[in-house]
Amino acid sequence: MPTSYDSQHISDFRQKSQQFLCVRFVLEHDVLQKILESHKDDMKAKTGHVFEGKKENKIHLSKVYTELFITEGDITDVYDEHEVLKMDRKEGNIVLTKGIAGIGKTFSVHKLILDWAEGKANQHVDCVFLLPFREMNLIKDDKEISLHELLLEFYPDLKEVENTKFYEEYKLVFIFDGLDESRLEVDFDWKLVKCVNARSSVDVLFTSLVRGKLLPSALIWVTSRPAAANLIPSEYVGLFTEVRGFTDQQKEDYFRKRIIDEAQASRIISHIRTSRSLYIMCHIPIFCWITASVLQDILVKNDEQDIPSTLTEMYIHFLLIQMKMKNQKYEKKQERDRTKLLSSNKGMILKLAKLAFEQLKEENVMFYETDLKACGIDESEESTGLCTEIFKEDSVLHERKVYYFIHLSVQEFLAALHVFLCYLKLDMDELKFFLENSRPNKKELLYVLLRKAIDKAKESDRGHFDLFLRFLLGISLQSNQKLLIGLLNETLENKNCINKTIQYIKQLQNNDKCPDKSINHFFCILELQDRTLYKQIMKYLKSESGQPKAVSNSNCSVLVYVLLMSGEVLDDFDPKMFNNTYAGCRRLVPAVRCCRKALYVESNENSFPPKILTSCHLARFSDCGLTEQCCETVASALQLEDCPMSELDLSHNYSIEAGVKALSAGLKSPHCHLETLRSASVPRGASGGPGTSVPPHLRCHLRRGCPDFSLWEDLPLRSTGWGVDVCGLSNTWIKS
Ligand SMILES: Nc1ncnc2c1ncn2[C@@H]1O[C@H](COP(=O)(O)OP(=O)(O)OP(=O)(O)O)[C@@H](O)[C@H]1O
Repeated sequence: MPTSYDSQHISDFRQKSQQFLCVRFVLEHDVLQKILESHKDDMKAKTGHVFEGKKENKIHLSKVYTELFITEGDITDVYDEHEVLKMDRKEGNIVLTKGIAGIGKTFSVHKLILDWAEGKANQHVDCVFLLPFREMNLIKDDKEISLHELLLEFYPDLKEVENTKFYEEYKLVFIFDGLDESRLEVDFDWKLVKCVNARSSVDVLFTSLVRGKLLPSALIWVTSRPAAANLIPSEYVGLFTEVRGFTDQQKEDYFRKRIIDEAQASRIISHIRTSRSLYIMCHIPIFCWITASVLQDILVKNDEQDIPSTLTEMYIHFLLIQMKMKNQKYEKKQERDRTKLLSSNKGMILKLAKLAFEQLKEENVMFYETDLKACGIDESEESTGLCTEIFKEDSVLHERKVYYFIHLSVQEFLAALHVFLCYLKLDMDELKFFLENSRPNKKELLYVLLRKAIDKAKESDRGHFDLFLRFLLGISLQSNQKLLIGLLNETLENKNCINKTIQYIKQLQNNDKCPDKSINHFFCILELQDRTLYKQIMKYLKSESGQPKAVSNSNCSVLVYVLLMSGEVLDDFDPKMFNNTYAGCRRLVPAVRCCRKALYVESNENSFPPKILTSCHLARFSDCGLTEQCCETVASALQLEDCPMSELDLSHNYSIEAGVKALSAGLKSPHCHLETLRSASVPRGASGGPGTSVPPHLRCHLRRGCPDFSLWEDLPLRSTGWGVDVCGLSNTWIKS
């Protein structure tokens, strides 16, 4: 039995230790709050300013940031950047955002962090860490490091969080930007660490976080170009999103925001509207930035006849602007003559172009000093000459300097220039990469080279030659070669070769299996200044809705692309009017979301592309061979704010049985204004359409000649206030 002295002693001790813990807790809390405040300031400084092109061009993010169009998965839902962090993390749940080069992934990451740091959004989060892969690469491969130590490399002020409850009790967000740039070996079957102080390689720390084994309650956001996005197995991803760039309205907002002179902004916008490929390309923000720089320069000089209308022309002008700035800065010369500018910088451009191609072949976006030397560029040249204008130099972790072109598209442009120059010099060794064993004669060489480059780009699932190809085709045009005189000595008259190349692409385009390739081929044709396909697509879109149009499967993808990026809306959307095959209809499903844009469209007679119809009320998906995935796309369109769709026909699509759950989520949405839903699972004919078979239970119903109501009776529709109204070959559900 304890004595009274003992129990008094114990109770005093308890009281004191509780007081001590309390004091410690308060002190710890105060210390952590201070650290978090200073971390927020640090993050504001890191993300508040953007450097576009050069370090000197520092500008506040809010001055240029324009809203982006972000969707869930492959065009299935629209997401606001801030919603990314609303998700509650279940085991292994991360957000993975993909988007092509220059589409605005890093910008959206910075915007989200800035809004958080300024107290405007996501205030349930205590601390956000930005860990760009580009900078993580600078940590030596063989270095064993703990997560805490890794964070200290980026945020040294966090030293004092060690031995506190910071990692366990605070809501943390880790943003890993640019997975595609990672030189880490990301292997998800490899080792794991579970503790913030356990040392391991950086890739193991990353995979452990993604798998939810390390800091399971933290939120993880990873961004990547599409090609590298599948490095993360989908089972670890809770939410896929895609940055799709600017819609038409957002493009205009961008130029009006960035160009303060309103009259100049209007001139630039109206010029872009008149050029098809420029207008479409401007959904990519980096391209808007290059366009704004080039057109401002041209308009200041009043050289309107010089205004570029294709991607290649734009990049040639951009190169000229870079030369001019370099001359002004380092040589204090005001050289305006294009030919003289190019010829005086020829040596350097050629070396950079070689570097660009060598690294593109290896799929590298970052290079070290040794890579520069291998192309004859030495450091002194780099620090006093042209490279500083084209390269960014990074030495964040003070271990190694890395270089990269100000944007991948600039690298792709220079790489294409290199290949074209090799063709002019008949440097067959350099061209072997494309030509392999073929040995065409001189007359046929350019056509064979272009054809092989087209094939190479088509074969690459990762699409890393797509833009390069567009530049190579562009530079092959005589009109563009004229702009490059000074670098080139003469131009080539090659109409025949260009026509053959256009035919070759069109022929491939007819059989494209993948929507991305169809779209790239469409752009290639535009880059060669052939507008026939574009005109045809616009004709389909403008023609009367009740008329069948026989659009090929590939062109269905192009049509949806043009439609979505234009912000146009359809009144009565019937995919079968465009293409009567299941495969074609499926490619058209994403067009349902055009309804969303009814809100944004203002009627303007002169707008480009021309306005088509006013709003989408009726979507006819009867007998389109819809899959479960298509249902999800339709369902999420129904959840979009102010979706005006009032009638939806999904009858005769037996495979949507599997998508019924997804669909009901759309129908339950407070934004869904649907009044009539036509359903029933009777497919086209007994065969059920190409390459499909009718499920046994449906076959039985078909024989009896009546639809299978049981499938739809099970729908959780009744609970959402829907009831079957008409019984016939298709059920009609009416919102009660
Ligand atoms: N929302 C935006 N508002 C204004 N400008 C933008 C926006 N998003 C991107 N930009 C412009 O495009 C450029 C490239 O954007 P960003 O670096 O975010 O692209 P990214 O998708 O991360 O590309 P990459 O995959 O090549 O790293 C920016 O430097 C900026 O000029």
